Amino acid sequence: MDLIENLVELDGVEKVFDVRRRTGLLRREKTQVRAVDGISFSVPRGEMVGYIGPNGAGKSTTIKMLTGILTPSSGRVRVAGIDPSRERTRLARRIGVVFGQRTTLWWDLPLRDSYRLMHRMYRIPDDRFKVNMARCVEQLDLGELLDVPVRQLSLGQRMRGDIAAALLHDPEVLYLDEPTIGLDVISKAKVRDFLRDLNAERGTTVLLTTHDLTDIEQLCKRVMVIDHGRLVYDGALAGLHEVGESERTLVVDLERELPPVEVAGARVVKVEGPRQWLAFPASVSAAPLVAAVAQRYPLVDLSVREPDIEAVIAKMYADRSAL
Ligand SMILES: Nc1ncnc2c1ncn2[C@@H]1O[C@H](COP(=O)(O)OP(=O)(O)OP(=O)(O)O)[C@@H](O)[C@H]1O
Repeated sequence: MDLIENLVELDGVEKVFDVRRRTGLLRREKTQVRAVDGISFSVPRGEMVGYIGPNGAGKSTTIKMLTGILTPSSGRVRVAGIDPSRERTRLARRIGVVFGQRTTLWWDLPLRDSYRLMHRMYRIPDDRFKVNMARCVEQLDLGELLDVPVRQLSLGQRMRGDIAAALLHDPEVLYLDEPTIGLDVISKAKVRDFLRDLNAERGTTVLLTTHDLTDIEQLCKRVMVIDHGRLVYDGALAGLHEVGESERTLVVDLERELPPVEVAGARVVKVEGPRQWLAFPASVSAAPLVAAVAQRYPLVDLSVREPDIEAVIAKMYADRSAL
């Protein structure tokens, strides 16, 4: 039994790319892009962590260093105790990778044949292969798809096929890069349920990159936010609201159309007939505000809306770039 507690460890990791930019008809200038700029974090065995950030933040570069595709410019990376860029093949047996935008399956082959090839490539023991295949086929609903060439599968079907392919060799760590991108609501729910069960039953450690914050809300207690190559947040999803200084909304239905409500601690952000939307800081209680509105206005109904996590993150980014 392996006793390594942190399955994924990064310490002061940087990745700098040399790029040549065209600056004139014949002139090119050499510049550097600091895609990852001194990142440190660790993920204990069995955790499911969200790794999010805006486009170009450095998420894919991080994942590529964790798989050994890219070598860090400086710093230290360890996955299951292995230095990924030095021992990429040995590491490949212990990790699974799913890139939502790319498939690891053979385009012209039926799913079943892709899985057979992986069985051989990873030298998966026959009994493990059988058990894992049966489990994936059942839980990811692949039964009817096994004999269909990959090119004929829908995006959602292909994604389920890819997730199965990444798990046939019992990886301890699974990296998922946009696993629900472009999927319909039902396929998304299937993928999320499967990942939740995988983590609960097998204790598979999962690092999840996504633009769909519902993925994070439903699957990850911990979330890391990367921006301009730096880790700007690492903690509970709920805590992001505080960092982003987000607002909640009190929606009030008045008896009739009235000018914007005036109460201390809130401001009207929208009016539609007798309905008004009042924004107030998420960190304060709604009760005094509700009392103040009820006392001074003819109130019919009200509700409080929680901040949209997407808006919180957008605000966080905006605040940072204003610094
Ligand atoms: N091979 C490369 N050569 C030069 N620059 C690169 C290379 N790969 C990535 N970059 C740059 O590094 C930065 C981080 O890119 P990365 O793909 O890691 O971001 P990301 O967070 O995954 O973005 P997205 O959400 O759009 O996939 C970007 O500025 C990108 O242009």
